[in-house]
Amino acid sequence: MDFGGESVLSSDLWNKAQAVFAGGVNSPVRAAVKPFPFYTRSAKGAYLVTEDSRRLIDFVLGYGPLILGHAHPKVIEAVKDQLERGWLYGTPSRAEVELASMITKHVPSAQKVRFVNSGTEATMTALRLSRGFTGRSKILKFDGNYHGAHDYVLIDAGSAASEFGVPFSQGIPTEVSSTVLVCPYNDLTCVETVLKREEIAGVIVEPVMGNMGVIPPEKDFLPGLRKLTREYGSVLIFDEVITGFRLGLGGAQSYFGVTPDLTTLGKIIGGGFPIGAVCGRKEIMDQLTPSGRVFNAGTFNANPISMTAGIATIQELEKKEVYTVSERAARVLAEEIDRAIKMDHVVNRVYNFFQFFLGVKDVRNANDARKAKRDLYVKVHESLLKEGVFIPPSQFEALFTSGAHDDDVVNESARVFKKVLEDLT
Ligand SMILES: Cc1ncc(COP(=O)(O)O)c(C=O)c1O
Ligand SMILES: N[C@H](C=O)CCC(=O)O
Repeated sequence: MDFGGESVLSSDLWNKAQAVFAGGVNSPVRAAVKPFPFYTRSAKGAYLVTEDSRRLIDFVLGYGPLILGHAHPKVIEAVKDQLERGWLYGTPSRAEVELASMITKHVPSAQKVRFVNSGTEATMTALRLSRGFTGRSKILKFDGNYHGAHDYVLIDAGSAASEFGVPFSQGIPTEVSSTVLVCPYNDLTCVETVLKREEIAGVIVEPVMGNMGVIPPEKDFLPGLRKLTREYGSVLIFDEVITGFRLGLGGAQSYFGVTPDLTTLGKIIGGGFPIGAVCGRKEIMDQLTPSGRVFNAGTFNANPISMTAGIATIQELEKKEVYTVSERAARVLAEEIDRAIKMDHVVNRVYNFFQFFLGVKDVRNANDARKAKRDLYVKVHESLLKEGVFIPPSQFEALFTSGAHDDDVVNESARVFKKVLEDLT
């Protein structure tokens, strides 16, 4: 099928896509939009425009990176300028030093940084570092936390892995999966039992769980993890791929006042271009090649386009207005949603991201999230979409706001949320 320069509908693209991609998509959550995914032609600010010429208010924002909104003029300007000067050198560039300096300035745990190209690569590298540094081989993670798509973390994984019923992916050797232990989120008793019993190299955690919906850490959870990992000699890794530069410039570690040994970043620090980073304590980071013997490398590591977009994004964030606007939008909408739902429910919000759960009163771990009425959530998603509002198609994702979610966007969305939720719940 050749579409030439002619206009094409989402349905045509979907038909073709099913023949050329497994399940029709390149990342599974996109196929959760029913009856078939809409295809996006363009995006600006808080809006997406589909190939069917519909304008949608976007609360997905590329699954989190676009905290400035789509196609922000400062990012466009910076990337255009970089493109004119070439986009891949195979040498270090000034931009990587500038972006790393911004990260070390703002993120408390970040003494040194290694750029990679995705959150997946970042967590893979951080876990390898924790094993190399401690000389131990086992990892502790939390049920429902999602750390990307590599072998060591597709065990009780949230996000699309849970949405599509594969929290334990096939294809992972038992030699690997037997080295990964899992505790419920917010359960320090389980953590202490495991740390006492096993030699754990690294404990990896989403400081706010954003991949089973949104689940905040209870007051003692992150300080407790810090204390226990120190006591038992394990490396504490905060996976801040979502929360990094979203909960403020210092991410969740500043927001909650707990400093891990290593941090993984992604999403926002690339301004919407592919990126990941591991940062943390000097003596651990220095184990990476070429200074140490824990290997990491990448043709596209610290590529100038992602670096430049990241710098432009953080420069905007440093002005603070984006945080004020995105927090207000999330707060007002979370309150509106809370008022509009008539059945048992809970809305979990942390600063500028949130999710609602229907048919349950409290969600503090992945098991609670699994009890929510997911079928009804999907119906709400579909009705909102018909009315011009795009929220994640899966209960196990989060709604994000940006600096482009101003009062007009919020008022229009609030009207739609109220209508749909009062009708369906
Ligand atoms: C907390 C967390 N860690 C890691 C990842 C993996 O990042 P990426 O999709 O860039 O590989 C994601 C999202 O995908 C995430 O939400
Ligand atoms: N929840 C995932 C990352 O945060 C969503 C991204 C994806 O799976 O495509």
